[in-house]
Amino acid sequence: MIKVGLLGCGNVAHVIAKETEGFSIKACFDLMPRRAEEISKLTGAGSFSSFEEFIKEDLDIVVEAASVTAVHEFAREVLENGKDIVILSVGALADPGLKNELKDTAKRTGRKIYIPSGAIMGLDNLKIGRISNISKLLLRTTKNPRSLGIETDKKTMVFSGRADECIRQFPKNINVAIALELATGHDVEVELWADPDLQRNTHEIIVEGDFGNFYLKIENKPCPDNPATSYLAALSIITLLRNLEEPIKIGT
Ligand SMILES: NC(=O)C1=CN([C@@H]2O[C@H](COP(=O)(O)OP(=O)(O)OC[C@H]3O[C@@H](n4cnc5c(N)ncnc54)[C@H](OP(=O)(O)O)[C@@H]3O)[C@@H](O)[C@H]2O)C=CC1
Ligand SMILES: O=C([O-])CC(=O)C(=O)O
Repeated sequence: MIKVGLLGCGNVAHVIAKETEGFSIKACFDLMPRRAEEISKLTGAGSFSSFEEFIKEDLDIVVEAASVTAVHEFAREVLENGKDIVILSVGALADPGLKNELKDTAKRTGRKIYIPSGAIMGLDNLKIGRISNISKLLLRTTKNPRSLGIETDKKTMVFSGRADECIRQFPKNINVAIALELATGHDVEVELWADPDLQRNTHEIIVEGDFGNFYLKIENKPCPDNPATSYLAALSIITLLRNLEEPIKIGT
């Protein structure tokens, strides 16, 4: 059975820890020891507040569900220590230097970097953007202002522009934009809206290209402990882990 390490023991990690059919959580690490201990109680995994100790454990794959900063700090070391990695805080890869460094390290060490679909759907077939022209790629994300850490009493556009600039300003809220860029190989135009009347994290994806047109709207239920994060993001990682050993691979 696949041996998993959890890097970051917050909201997503807690959802994963309750659904471990098909894999086994062996170690968990968080800067806050209490959070790692909670996961340890749920799963029997070893709990660590030192990354150096955590990464010495016998693990096949590390799931990063921590922060963009944590990817900068630890992702390369995960690969260097002979483990694959799932990166949920994919906004970190908006930095081309880090992206190339991780890609080179994975190639050299023979490890894999997995980017889950996270809080959106449709990422699989958008990879056709690498072989066929895409002329428009827009992500419109709308969240309750409390998810964005701002206050407003009316629907307000808080950002319009490039995905890499948006993730710099909202590192906990717009990772999906960078996942779209990595999948398609194209820049994403981002609109970020705050709407006090909205309780679900809503992502609209609008694509035009040689294949035709595509429009997707997803209305995600937020996780109970972190309204900025959609429950779907945690489900997406559980699905990825369960599918790793499946002989039939579904989706492009
Ligand atoms: N790609 C996608 O579609 C999505 C991506 N995300 C991203 O996934 C990540 C996890 O989300 P979620 O579980 O809700 O976040 P939480 O804030 O609930 O949990 C993250 C945990 O990781 C800890 N942490 C943060 N930085 C570090 C670090 N450098 N080293 C060790 N521990 C660290 C946090 O501690 P502390 O609180 O002290 O910082 C916290 O305990 C976030 O970055 C989020 O933005 C979320 C949803 C969708
Ligand atoms: O969970 C979501 O809806 C999206 C999110 O936070 C992100 O992309 O960072």
